[in-house]
Amino acid sequence: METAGPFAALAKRKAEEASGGAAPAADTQAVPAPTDAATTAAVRETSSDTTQVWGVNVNNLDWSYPNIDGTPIDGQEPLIKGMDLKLAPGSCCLLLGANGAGKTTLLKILGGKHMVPKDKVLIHGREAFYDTGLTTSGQLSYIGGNWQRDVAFAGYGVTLAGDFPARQMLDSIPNVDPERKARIIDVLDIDPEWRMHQVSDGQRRRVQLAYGLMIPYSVLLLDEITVDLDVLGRADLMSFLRRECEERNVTIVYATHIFDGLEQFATHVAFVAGGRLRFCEPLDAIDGLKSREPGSLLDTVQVWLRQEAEAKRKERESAGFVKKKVFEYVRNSGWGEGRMASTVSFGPELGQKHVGMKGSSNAVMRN
Ligand SMILES: Nc1ncnc2c1ncn2[C@@H]1O[C@H](COP(=O)(O)OP(=O)(O)OP(=O)(O)O)[C@@H](O)[C@H]1O
Repeated sequence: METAGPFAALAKRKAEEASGGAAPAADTQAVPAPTDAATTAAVRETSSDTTQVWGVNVNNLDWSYPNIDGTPIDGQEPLIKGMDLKLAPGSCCLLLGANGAGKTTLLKILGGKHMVPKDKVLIHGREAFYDTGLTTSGQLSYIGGNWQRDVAFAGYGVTLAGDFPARQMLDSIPNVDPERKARIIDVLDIDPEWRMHQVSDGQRRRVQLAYGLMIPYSVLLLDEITVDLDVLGRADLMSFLRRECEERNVTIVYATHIFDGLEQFATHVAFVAGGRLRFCEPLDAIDGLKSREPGSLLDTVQVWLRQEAEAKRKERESAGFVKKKVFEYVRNSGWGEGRMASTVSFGPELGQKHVGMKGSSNAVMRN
């Protein structure tokens, strides 16, 4: 068990408050270690009402990416470990953590894009993966990554482009409230006549966002969607989203590394490290953030990340673990995220030089 980390401070304060003891002085620069007890305490507080229908409800979830042939990897520790996350409708939660912490993976799980055991991930009480009506109705909306599509003979994940206007994309969504549509187009400052093969990255992002926001969802999952937006575009979008939480009781989970102006945006902060939820707390309960001063999020999260990195380094050192920088070139069998299909075949039988390799053209490096 780690001995230092961002969540223990919160847990300690809660424990002391609960026992009537004095709360420790606010000190965001000295963030102690995360512990399972800390995580559990944070969750227990928010989940005490069992009759509550949570906007987002993750119950003790363990999850891993499968092997390259789609099967579980023997003996591998789960990527997502003992995850409990409960957010009431109307919560606007920032999902924070280092690169590789598991934010995108968690968002995709919440978005029903990865299969999980039943009852482990519920959106408004409905199964995120099994209840496809959640996404087809638009009640659950996931916006993340670059806008891509799979094009036969061109490959997977081709940037969405084409000689058609943005209007055509937006008009293709059925049963849209015209007022909401006009408002979103206005907030995102979209010219409906933009040709989708001539737009800039930021303009394409705006159309992507408008597309994802058009149906009045009740849960919105956002994965670093403001990277390409200019400052004004980002600020307007953030106030639109905040109003969505306040006026329509929408639950938002937003993973980002860009913190400008988010102090006023969030109701909750969830911090993930190494696939574990270190805490999910109301922003107003976090020392260093409750002032909501501009820049406080960046300062505080930087401390958390440095302490996580340090704890990780110490853990590696104490385990005597030295990562070998040796790579072996392999080709996968065609399994790709969200699909089971072979692409173009490679292998000696086709005359390629990678003797002994068979399967698809989907080459990966493994160590
Ligand atoms: N398709 C995949 N197959 C196997 N492992 C994956 C896959 N996608 C991500 N991972 C691994 O899962 C871990 C978590 O990745 P994830 O993308 O969820 O992190 P993240 O917190 O979103 O990071 P970032 O801030 O860089 O976007 C990483 O160690 C990554 O290598």
